[in-house]
Amino acid sequence: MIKAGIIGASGYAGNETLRLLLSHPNCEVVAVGGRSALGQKVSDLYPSYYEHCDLTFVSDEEVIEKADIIFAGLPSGLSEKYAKMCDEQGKKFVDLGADFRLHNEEDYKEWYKGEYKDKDLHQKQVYGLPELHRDAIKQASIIGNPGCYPTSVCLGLYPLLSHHLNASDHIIINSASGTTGAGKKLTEDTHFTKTNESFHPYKAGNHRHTPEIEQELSLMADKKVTVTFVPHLLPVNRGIVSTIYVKVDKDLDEIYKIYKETYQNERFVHVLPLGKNADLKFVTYTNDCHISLHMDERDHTLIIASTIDNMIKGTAGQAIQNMNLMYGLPEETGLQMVGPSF
Ligand SMILES: NC(=O)C1=CN([C@@H]2O[C@H](COP(=O)(O)OP(=O)(O)OC[C@H]3O[C@@H](n4cnc5c(N)ncnc54)[C@H](OP(=O)(O)O)[C@@H]3O)[C@@H](O)[C@H]2O)C=CC1
Ligand SMILES: CC(=O)N[C@@H](CCC(=O)OP(=O)(O)O)C(=O)O
Repeated sequence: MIKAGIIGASGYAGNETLRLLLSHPNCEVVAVGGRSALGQKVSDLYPSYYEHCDLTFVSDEEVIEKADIIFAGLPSGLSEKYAKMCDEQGKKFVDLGADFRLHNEEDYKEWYKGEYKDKDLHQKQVYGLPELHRDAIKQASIIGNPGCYPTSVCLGLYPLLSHHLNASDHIIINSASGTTGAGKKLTEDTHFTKTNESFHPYKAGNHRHTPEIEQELSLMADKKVTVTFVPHLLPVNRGIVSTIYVKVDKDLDEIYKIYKETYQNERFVHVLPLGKNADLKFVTYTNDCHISLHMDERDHTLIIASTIDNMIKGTAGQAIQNMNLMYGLPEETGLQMVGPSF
C-alpha cells in the first residue's frame, strides 16, 4: 500500500485528491493537513465523508512524516519548503499548484512575482502531463502538476504541433471554467448572484497560465509558439472547455486521422467522431479529456474543442495518474470513472 498525505486538504484541490484516493485500491491516505481545520475531522468540514473517512486534520509536518508521497494543494508560492522537506526525507512530492511547472525562473518571477529559492530542487521538477512526459514522470520525485487550463489546451494541440501541422506559430485560445477553478474562497466574481446567469472573460491576454501553455506548446512543436489566451468564468461548478483556433494547410480528414493515431493508446484522451461537439457535461467527475475537431473551410482554420473536469483531469485525477506512474502501477488505477449520460 502506498501511504499518501495531503497538505491543503481543507481546500478544493486537496480535498478532491482525498475523495478520489479513498477509492484507490493501492493507496491509503494516512494524514491530511488543513490550516484552518486543525483538530477537526474531515467529515466535520465536508459531510460527504461521514462514515467514509475519519481522518482528523493534522499539521503539515505530521503529514510529511507519516506519508511516502505528499500532494500539496496550496496557493502558489507556498510549496517549495514542503517539497524541500520531502526531498530531504526521500519522499515523493506532487504540487497541485504552480511552483514546479515553469522551467524558466524568469517566467515564474514575471507571472507569479516569486523566485526559486532552492535552484537545485527545481532541477528535479517534472511537468506532470503524462500524455506528454510519461517516461520522465516515472523517474521523478517532484512533480509540477499542470494547471487546469493548460491541461485542456496542451492535450488539444499535442497531435497537431508534434506533427508540425500548424501553418501559424501564433494560436488563439478561448477557455471557460467552472467556478471550482477559483478555489473555495468567496470572491466577488464567484458570488452566486454575480456568476449565475452570467458569462464573461477575465484576465484576457494576461492570465498566469499563458507562460505554462507557451512552454509546453513550444516543447511539442520544437520551436517558439505564442498564444492569445482568454479565460472565461462559466456558471457551473466544474468543467473546462477550451476552444482553440489554428491556421492549417491540411484537410480535416487527414488531421483527424493523426489525432486518432496519436491518442489510440491513451486511456483518458478521447477524440470524438467528426461532427460531434466536445461537451463538458460528459467529462465531469471523470479523468477524461474529450476533443472534437472542426474546420472553417473558407480560410482553413482548424477549430479544436477540448474539455476536461478541472478538478479531476485538471488537478486531482491527473495527480493520481502521476502517482500511479511514479509507483509503476497501471496508469488508470483508481481513475476509471465514466461520465454522466443525461
Ligand atoms: N481548483 C482547481 O480547479 C484547481 C486548483 N489548482 C491549484 O491547487 C492549489 C489549491 O487550489 P484550491 O484548492 O482551488 O484553493 P482553495 O482556496 O480551495 O484551497 C487552498 C488550500 O490552501 C490552504 N492555504 C491557503 N493559504 C495558506 C497558507 N498561507 N498556509 C497554509 N495553507 C494555506 C487552505 O487552507 P484553509 O482553507 O484551511 O485556510 C486550503 O487548504 C492552487 O495552487 C491552485 O492553483 C490547480 C488546478 C485546478
Ligand atoms: C475559474 C478560475 O478562477 N480559475 C483559476 C484557475 C487557476 C488554477 O487553478 O490554476 P493554478 O493551478 O495555476 O493556480 C484562475 O483563473 O486563476
